[in-house]
Amino acid sequence: MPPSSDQTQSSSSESTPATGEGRTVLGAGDISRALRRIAHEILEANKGADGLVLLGIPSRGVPLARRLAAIIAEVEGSAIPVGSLDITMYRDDLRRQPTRAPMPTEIPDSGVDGKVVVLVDDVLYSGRTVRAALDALADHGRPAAVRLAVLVDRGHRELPIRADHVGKNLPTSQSETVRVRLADFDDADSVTITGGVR
Ligand SMILES: O=P(O)(O)OC[C@H]1O[C@H](OP(=O)(O)OP(=O)(O)O)[C@H](O)[C@@H]1O
Ligand SMILES: O=c1cc[nH]c(=O)[nH]1
Repeated sequence: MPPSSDQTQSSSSESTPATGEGRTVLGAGDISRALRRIAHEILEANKGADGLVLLGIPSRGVPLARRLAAIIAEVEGSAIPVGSLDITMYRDDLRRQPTRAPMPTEIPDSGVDGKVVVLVDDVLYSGRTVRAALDALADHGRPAAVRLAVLVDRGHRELPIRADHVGKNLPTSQSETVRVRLADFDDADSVTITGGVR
């Protein structure tokens, strides 16, 4: 995948000190601005919205994909197809993990054949979720291209996978946990880091 372009720097205007729920590294405003930038990057890379399909990876990739689609629609003046792609049955650690219930896959009526599919997720870490998503996607057709947009890239890749669009590169230690909260699921939008010593 091509290299990511400009990304939010690690110091944030909304950063707050550590709390019982961890250190806040992105607040609601930061997330909103990052998504707006990513939406513009997607449009620029695709030279417009033609042929774009956004697929969020459950859980939190789905509302992020919808938010990106809404921004793109606002900028371009027309709706773009958005859906979800569950990866549960495509994970390479299915036998090692507790059973997880599959979540909905909703492929827009336009399908993915010949489209530029942008996979959207909240966190990119080992890359195994994205690998599974590529397998899941192949069961639905053959896109012209597949891109990856993530809100946070926390490093520690185990596979040769790189995001095209990154909200924030967040250097972490492996003992830390990055938690993305979105108002769609949680009380509000935030990204926090808990645990570990860096
Ligand atoms: O790059 P990876 O190592 O695969 O990690 C990233 C994935 O981990 C989290 O999902 P999780 O499996 O915790 O499920 P969730 O989306 O329901 O939180 C996150 O939402 C990403 O999808
Ligand atoms: O810290 C992590 C690692 C994987 N996925 C997350 O959402 N957070």
